[in-house]
Amino acid sequence: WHAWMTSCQGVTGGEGGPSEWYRYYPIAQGNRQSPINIVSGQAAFNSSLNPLVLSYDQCTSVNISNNGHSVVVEFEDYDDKTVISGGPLSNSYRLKQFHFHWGNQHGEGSEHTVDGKSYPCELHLVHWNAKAYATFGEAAGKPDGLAVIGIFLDTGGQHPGINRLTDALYMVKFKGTQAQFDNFNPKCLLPSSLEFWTYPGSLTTPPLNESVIWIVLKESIKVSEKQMDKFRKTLLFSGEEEGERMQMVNNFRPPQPLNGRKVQASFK
Ligand SMILES: NS(=O)(=O)c1cc(F)ccc1F
Ligand SMILES: [Zn+2]
Repeated sequence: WHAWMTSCQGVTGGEGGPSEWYRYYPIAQGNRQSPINIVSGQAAFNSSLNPLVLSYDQCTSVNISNNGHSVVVEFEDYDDKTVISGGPLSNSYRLKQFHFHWGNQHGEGSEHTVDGKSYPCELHLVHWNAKAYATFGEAAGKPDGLAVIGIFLDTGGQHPGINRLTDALYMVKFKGTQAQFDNFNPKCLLPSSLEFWTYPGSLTTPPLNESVIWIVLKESIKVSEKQMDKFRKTLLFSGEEEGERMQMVNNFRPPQPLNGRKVQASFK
């Protein structure tokens, strides 16, 4: 994340926002950028895709932080305690962190869209190919280096699993703050079905590396409007010392050109 990005980088089109990233990161106009609009009718069912397997039982979160662009929960990733495998992946990928993207009201917030529909929020579970590469940073520069699971959050009943997270947001209100946050297992944030779409893409924020195998779950999880409002009203783009307080909302990149990529579906 770079100082030149003003705190309103989350505002599409605003100075320093997604529409300007190409100036410093020409890859922003590359041919495998993310997110995308998923056209469900054009996704190709691939029966040879294996079921997605999340081995999150030894899961240990370590901290929660506000990096000025999202709220991030990090994990110990020095061994294969928390990995995913199967799906489109050729080996296991290790969980590094998860974070969210959301809007300031109901009709927007997710990065991926499905048949043009946006969700109020999208959760990203970020994993790296520790079988092939020595560090997350190295993997982030390789075409098969990262695997990110995207999960849509929609509004509905209260989600019991996310309460511990929304209750911790006050500790990381300001950019650059971090707090201890252990024993949170994101398995509680999964929908009942692990059916997914998958396609080759990129990081959705600078440096926008084209190193992500995207796995987007078809089924959303339901959280209450009150829980969504905790993200919108608690977190700030700005640091404690900054005069003006900018609410952290609309920290999503809009869909990017598909450029001939094929989206595969694990389901009919
Ligand atoms: N939104 S993302 O999952 O593509 C992402 C993950 C990272 F670890 C770093 C930057 C990113 F943009
Ligand atoms: Zn993300």
